[in-house]
Amino acid sequence: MQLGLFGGSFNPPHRAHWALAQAALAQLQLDRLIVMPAGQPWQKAGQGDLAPAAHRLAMTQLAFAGMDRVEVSALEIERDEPSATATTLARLRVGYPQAHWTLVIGQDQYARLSTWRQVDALLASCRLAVAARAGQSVQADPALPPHAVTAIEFAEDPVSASEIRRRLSRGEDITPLVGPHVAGYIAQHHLYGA
Ligand SMILES: Nc1ncnc2c1ncn2[C@@H]1O[C@H](COP(=O)(O)OP(=O)(O)OP(=O)(O)O)[C@@H](O)[C@H]1O
Ligand SMILES: O=C(O)c1ccc[n+]([C@@H]2O[C@H](COP(=O)([O-])O)[C@@H](O)[C@H]2O)c1
Repeated sequence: MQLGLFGGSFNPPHRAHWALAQAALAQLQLDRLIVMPAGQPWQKAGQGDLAPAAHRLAMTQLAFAGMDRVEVSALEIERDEPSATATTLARLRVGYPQAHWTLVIGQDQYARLSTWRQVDALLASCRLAVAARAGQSVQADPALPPHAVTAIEFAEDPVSASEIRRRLSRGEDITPLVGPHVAGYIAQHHLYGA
């Protein structure tokens, strides 16, 4: 079985997350893609505008609702600890001991992968699939040991969650960037100053 893991703060989830998941499913022969909202994204600690985990989980479920072969997991959100992908993958592997795993990430995270926790263990337990991100072509972090990597063909989209939060704080409509369901959720719960 081929399984994918796609993690993010999803603060909020947006159209590039959705497109990246679709591209990964189409190109990587995955039986299933597990979408994992980060419980405590430790590298973003102190950022200040991180919505509560329960809201990010709810928005992620709305964003990926109806996407075939996708499962949104609450595994990281249910643990009261800083989220580390190596630990998450080790826990997931217990449930799927025979599966081959692919970690799906954007170039901004690939460029700094050596800063992640237990990166050697992570690289030993999965292959990487990386999407270019607005102006950044797929290029390895030079500090990483040799590893298996596949480039995901992806129509670059400069959208980011931080830009969406900025727009919301200025009272702008973000529906085209997140879709009507997530936009409605943000408005209903007055997230990000909306
Ligand atoms: N526009 C994009 N193009 C390609 N990959 C993306 C894009 N936006 C996010 N990703 C990837 O999706 C994953 C989750 O991203 P995340 O939830 O941090 O969103 P973000 O838009 O990068 O957020 P922020 O702007 O708050 O840093 C990461 O691997 C990131 O590289
Ligand atoms: O494992 C780590 O140490 C680690 C460090 C930084 C980011 N990550 C993961 O990378 C994914 C994207 O993170 P972010 O901060 O760009 O939203 C998300 O699943 C994070 O948990 C993981």
